[in-house]
Amino acid sequence: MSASSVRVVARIRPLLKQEIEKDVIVTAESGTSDHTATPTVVRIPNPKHDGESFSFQFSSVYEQHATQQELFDAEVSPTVKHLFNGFDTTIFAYGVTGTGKTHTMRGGKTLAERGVIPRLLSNIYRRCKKVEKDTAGATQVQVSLEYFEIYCDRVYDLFEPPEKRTPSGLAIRDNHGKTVVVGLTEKPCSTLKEFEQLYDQANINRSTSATKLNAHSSRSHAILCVKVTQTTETTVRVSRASCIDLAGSEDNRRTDNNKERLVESSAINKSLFVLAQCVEAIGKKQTRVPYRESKMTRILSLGQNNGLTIMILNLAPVRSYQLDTLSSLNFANRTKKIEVCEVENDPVYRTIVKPLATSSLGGANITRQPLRPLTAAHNANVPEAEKKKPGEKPTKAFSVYSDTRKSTSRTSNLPTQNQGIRRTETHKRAAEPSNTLATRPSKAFRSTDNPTRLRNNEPELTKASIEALIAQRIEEKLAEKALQDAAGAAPVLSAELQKRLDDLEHRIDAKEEDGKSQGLQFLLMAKQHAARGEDASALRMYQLAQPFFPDNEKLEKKMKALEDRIRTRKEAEASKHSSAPVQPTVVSHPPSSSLMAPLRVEKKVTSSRTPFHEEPDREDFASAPPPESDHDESYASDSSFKFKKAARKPKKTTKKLPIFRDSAEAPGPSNPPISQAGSQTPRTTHLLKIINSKDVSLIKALKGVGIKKADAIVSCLIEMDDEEVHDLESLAMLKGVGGKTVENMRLGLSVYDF
Ligand SMILES: Nc1ncnc2c1ncn2[C@@H]1O[C@H](COP(=O)(O)OP(=O)(O)OP(=O)(O)O)[C@@H](O)[C@H]1O
Repeated sequence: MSASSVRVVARIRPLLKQEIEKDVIVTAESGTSDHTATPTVVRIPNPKHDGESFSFQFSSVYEQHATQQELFDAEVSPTVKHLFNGFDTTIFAYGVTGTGKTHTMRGGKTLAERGVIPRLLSNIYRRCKKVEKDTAGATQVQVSLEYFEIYCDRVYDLFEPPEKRTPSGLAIRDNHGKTVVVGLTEKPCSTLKEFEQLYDQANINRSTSATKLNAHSSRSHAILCVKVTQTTETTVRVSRASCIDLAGSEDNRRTDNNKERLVESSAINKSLFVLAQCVEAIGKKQTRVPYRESKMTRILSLGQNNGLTIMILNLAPVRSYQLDTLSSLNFANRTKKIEVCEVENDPVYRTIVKPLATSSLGGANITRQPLRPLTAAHNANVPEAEKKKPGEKPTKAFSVYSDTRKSTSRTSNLPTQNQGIRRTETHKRAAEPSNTLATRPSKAFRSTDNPTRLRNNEPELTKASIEALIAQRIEEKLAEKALQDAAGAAPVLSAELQKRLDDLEHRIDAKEEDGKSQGLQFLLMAKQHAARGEDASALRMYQLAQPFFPDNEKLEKKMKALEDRIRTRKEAEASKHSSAPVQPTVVSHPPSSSLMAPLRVEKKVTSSRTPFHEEPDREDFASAPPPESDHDESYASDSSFKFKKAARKPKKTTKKLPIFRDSAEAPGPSNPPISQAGSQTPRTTHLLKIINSKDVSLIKALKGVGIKKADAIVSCLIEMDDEEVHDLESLAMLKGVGGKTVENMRLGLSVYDF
């Protein structure tokens, strides 16, 4: 076993057609006085002071003209040997949307344009043949594939057509320290041709589903797992190469998103945020790394898995990406400090081999090593005395994966990365430095004596641009805050509480209590909200959990305590702000899905309890529900959602059904109000058809519906096991919709539309 950090390489993509005239601000440098040496430094101007620049040191930097082959030969090809020696490898592309992740991983159709994945497979098949030939057939090698995507924290098998998917996705589980996806299709695949067919088909599955949901493709993480099984007469050795095309981080600044949109996109990016948090936690040597908080981080298991990890940081060279590029660079800079334990997957003796029922990214028969933030390893600031002495042997395999600056050219005789992982001499990207400097990006004044350095492209900071930058910073902070809320990372939980939460999560994962697993999910969420002090949300989750645990006194007590606390707080607030009494309405019998907006349905109140309003806790949810007036209680009458009936007769005055009448169609015997079952107007039918299409682009085009609302609606529908919305009342009950929105949607439809 040896240890290495994550190897991080940066790739700057070329300018796209529409960017030819744009201001190029990201450049690569050798990082040494020898300007001809292979670049290892990315330089970018400081957005606040354009005269200054930041530089970031990586293992390698690939410039705009770098080819797919160069990148593959230098970075990925050497790992194939490693894979056949029983080690797992993980290669992932990280970057903002549009920076070239898919191009790098998947690539184009021509030979030259093929990306890392097809090239890797091609190499693997070549090596299979070699191994079989070298052993005169005594070792047989089988290759099989699993391919899945994580969309909205759900795992979907890409070898399954979208229509066969369960909306809730596949479960993931911890199995003896490995993260496994349960129920994935494993496709044996013995030739490159077969691979191409399978891979292309699976990518269609991915994009088909993405088209349906629009804009989701760039938000799903695609993971291809190549399992290599080497079988001899007595042993079986399994190792895996995992290739991950991460979703692009949202580009909030460049899209002029408003704050609401920022909050929403922040929630969408939760997994990337959790990834950043994990990286941060590992870097800070925290005992708790929140990798369990998103499926992507669980599967990626940075710092948890055993194997070689390569991160390709994709960057766009132009100014319009500047802030995103900086944040990607900062993320990558932290990632390279993560230390990974290299554990060889031991061969298993054939007599005890059992067929694997699950997939694993961790490799067979290995256990996770404890987290080890990089300390005195190659990436850290090693005291002079500890640095390599002359004549000392090169560091062991993988310690070569350092991201440190060296003062000499990469072609020097110093021990190199490539030697460490037994790269051949012919690799284009050679030596990695072995001495270290601080790993923080260095802030330097932009050299003025370098005539090639984009002098003409440096715009002056105007008052307007400074203001824009400030606004961007505020938005960034807001997004950060929202992400923190969404990821629930802020509070420090006690070890005991954390353990209980983890236990609960385990029980859910393992589906130990089949029918109760949904209830347990609600309980878990309730506890998480409660731990963060979000009482209203915690109460709502407990209420959702209650039907699964009838007559559970402990649960009732918890709810009562929360109700009391919320009521007291509200009373205190009410008396502070006005003399008006608190309205006597109590929430009860929550909707069957937490995605439904809170309903104002009343409940019988025991004399000991003072009723209270349930209000959405704005801190708790990325998208705040609409105002109360948008949720008329009459909507609760819809039978397509499993609400319990209100104990009290609905107030006649609160019925607002006429708002759903088409203005062009006066109600009458031939055109009854749309609220009557089975008598929908063409307008309503058309509206519902659009909604049930789950096509974000169509829904977004409805009057009063932005991308945020459209996304929320589609997410709701997916969450509800693809249940259709049969009438306007049901539509109005979806989280974030409400009566007024429904009215707007309908009235915005022209007669020509249907
Ligand atoms: N190295 C490159 N050479 C040529 N074209 C490139 C390169 N990198 C990216 N591109 C082009 O840039 C565009 C965006 O690339 P790509 O779709 O791979 O980005 P992405 O990061 O995967 O985006 P998303 O996160 O939205 O999926 C594409 O048109 C792609 O062909």
